[in-house]
Amino acid sequence: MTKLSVNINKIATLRNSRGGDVPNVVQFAKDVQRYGAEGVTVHPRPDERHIRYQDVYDLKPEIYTEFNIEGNPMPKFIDMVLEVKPTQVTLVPDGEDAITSNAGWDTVKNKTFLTEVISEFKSNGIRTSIFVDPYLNMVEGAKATGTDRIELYTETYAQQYKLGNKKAIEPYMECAGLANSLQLGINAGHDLSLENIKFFKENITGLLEVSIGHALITESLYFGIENVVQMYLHRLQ
Ligand SMILES: CC(=O)[C@@H](O)[C@H](O)COP(=O)(O)O
Ligand SMILES: NCC(=O)COP(=O)(O)O
Repeated sequence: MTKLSVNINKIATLRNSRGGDVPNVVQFAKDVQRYGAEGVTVHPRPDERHIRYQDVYDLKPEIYTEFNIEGNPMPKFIDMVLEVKPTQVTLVPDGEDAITSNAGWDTVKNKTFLTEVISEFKSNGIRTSIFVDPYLNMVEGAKATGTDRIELYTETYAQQYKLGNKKAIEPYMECAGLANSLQLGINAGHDLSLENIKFFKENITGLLEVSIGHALITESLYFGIENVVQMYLHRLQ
């Protein structure tokens, strides 16, 4: 079964644009869970351009599905995650000025650092995931860090799918096969959408979770959030 985790960064973007508390991030998280989402994802960035650290604390008591916090494991981020203790932490190597996530970890070069960080989160009962490009050596490197899961970075798949190139799924299939053989859990995310999610799900064996935000929120402007959550759940069956 593949769980749908709704990334609510964009709700915070909309809220911050007017300086008030509308839309309310916590209420939105409660609503998407009620509509059937099996998790809520947030990515508090160092500049707090959308999700703020306070949002993470406010959300924690209201999330009864799975709470996934994504981010670059800088000291402030690590301290917050250890305090909040979400279901899962997803380590993403974003630069502070990145407009969005744009690369996975070099799990080989960063093995020592990632191993230490993974160990600290796991010893605090937090499931760990590492954001990786669909490269076999990066999956192998992730396994060596002791992480529970990887998150396959799906931007390239999404871009190529839009161009009609379905062969773009192949590296992801190969990485999934390797991850399954290594007993490494498989998550996926970035630019997944109603258009491309079904083909991805059908071809990735052992896909445990997809975290989707930008497209899902955009699609909800046209179809409504409750309908869109249900549309994703149907495609993920
Ligand atoms: C890691 C990833 O691909 C996304 O979860 C990322 O959180 C999107 O960040 P923005 O919402 O800031 O674009
Ligand atoms: N980890 C991916 C995520 O949480 C959402 O990415 P996107 O759907 O906003 O591109």
